[in-house]
Amino acid sequence: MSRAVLSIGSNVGDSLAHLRSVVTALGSHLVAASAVYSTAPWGGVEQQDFLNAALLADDPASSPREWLDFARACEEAADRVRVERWGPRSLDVDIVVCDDVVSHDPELLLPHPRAHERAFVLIPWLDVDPSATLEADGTTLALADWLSALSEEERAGVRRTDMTLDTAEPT
Ligand SMILES: Nc1ncnc2c1ncn2[C@@H]1O[C@H](COP(=O)(O)OP(=O)(O)OP(=O)(O)O)[C@@H](O)[C@H]1O
Ligand SMILES: Nc1nc2c(c(=O)[nH]1)N=C(CO)CN2
Repeated sequence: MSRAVLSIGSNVGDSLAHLRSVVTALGSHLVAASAVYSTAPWGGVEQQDFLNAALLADDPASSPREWLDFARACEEAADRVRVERWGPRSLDVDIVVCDDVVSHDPELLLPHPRAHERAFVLIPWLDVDPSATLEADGTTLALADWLSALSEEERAGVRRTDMTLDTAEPT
């Protein structure tokens, strides 16, 4: 079995449609989708707020590498252009974790090395897997504990919206 947590984000174009395109591409491999969050930009680049969400996906046939290929294909389908690190993008799909795989390959670092620093990853992830733990810098903590380690400002920058990733709903 290969179960992955995907963090998806967008702040260019029709962001909700970009996030929903990943749900559509996953099809029956989607196990759970978080709420959609409006999030203050993380990383120091001045830009528009993002929409972010997390997806739990399952595909017995997919290796971690294949999840990365899937992520890139989704980004390309959304016409993503890489301009600036941590800058604006139509669609970002990150593999946060894949089973218990640990990877030091720079092409695919697992768990994602910055997940524990990002309220926009941790809060949606809690929606789809409340009992998950995450290892970072040699420490394993529950997601809620990683979240408590972030500043109040970081947490408050992630606001739940009424939007849904349900592709049957109108946008
Ligand atoms: N767990 C991972 N999920 C997605 N991409 C990864 C992962 N680990 C390493 N990468 C690599 O990171 C590279 C840069 O990805 P990307 O342009 O999405 O970075 P970014 O979104 O600007 O920053 P960040 O990686 O901090 O989210 C990709 O080419 C990809 O191969
Ligand atoms: N709030 C938020 N900030 C970001 C995001 C994102 O998805 N959400 N993605 C980034 C690129 O890695 C950089 N900054």
